[in-house]
Amino acid sequence: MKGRPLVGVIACRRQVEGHPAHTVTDKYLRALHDYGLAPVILPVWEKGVDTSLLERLDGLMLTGSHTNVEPHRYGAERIPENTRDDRDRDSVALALIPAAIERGLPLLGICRGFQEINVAMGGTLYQAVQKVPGMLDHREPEGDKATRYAPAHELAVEPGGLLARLYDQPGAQVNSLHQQGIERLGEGLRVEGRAPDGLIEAFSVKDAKAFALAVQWHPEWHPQESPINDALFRGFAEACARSR
Ligand SMILES: N[C@@H](CCC(=O)NCCCC(=O)O)C(=O)O
Repeated sequence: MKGRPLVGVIACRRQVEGHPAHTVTDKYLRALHDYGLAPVILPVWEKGVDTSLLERLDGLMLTGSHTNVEPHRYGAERIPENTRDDRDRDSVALALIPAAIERGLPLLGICRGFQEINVAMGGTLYQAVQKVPGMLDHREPEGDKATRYAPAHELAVEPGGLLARLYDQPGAQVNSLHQQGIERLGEGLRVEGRAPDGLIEAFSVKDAKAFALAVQWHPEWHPQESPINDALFRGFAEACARSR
């Protein structure tokens, strides 16, 4: 019996009780489990990553994080509002992304993971969307977790794309916990959804060999309670099962 498809989940580099650690918050892992997948945490070491490990996976998830892709990765100068880095995570993510796409490994990017894929494909980021004239403030609200991950704005689903095939409605309400956002979309990416201010909040990889979708919001927060997030995880899980 084969068991569940194995999905690599990139970690964040943290200090836990004074020790270097590789962490993933439970909601990402639980969402994968609840959709029939087996998560495997991928450490992020300064020495980088051997991308051949992707041959042993059936999918790859790039999680969110309060840290940001370092601005030099997309040719920008850091602004004062951009204060939290995770360069080990940057190194590993930016190595795994092109290798996963080339290999046709099902790929799901969430929030920071969405931004990482954009940068890996040559795109750029706003470091503080709220400072861009005409744009909304997309930052995490104050309050308990239910408040922070509550729906925050409408998402307009672009017709004719992967997200529209997964979720057959023109829009949805999504949460918003990010200060950064897409300034210039990377090469070979297709817009799949936008916020009311026009900010790109979902994209897919054009002509991808398998499922390759990334979103700015957090679908892993109680996905079964939101039709668009349920559809997204079902699609990813089905793609991982086919990838075996
Ligand atoms: N730091 C980036 C990305 C925001 C992000 O991933 N937030 C995650 C919050 C914690 C979690 O739910 O994992 C930005 O600010 O744009």
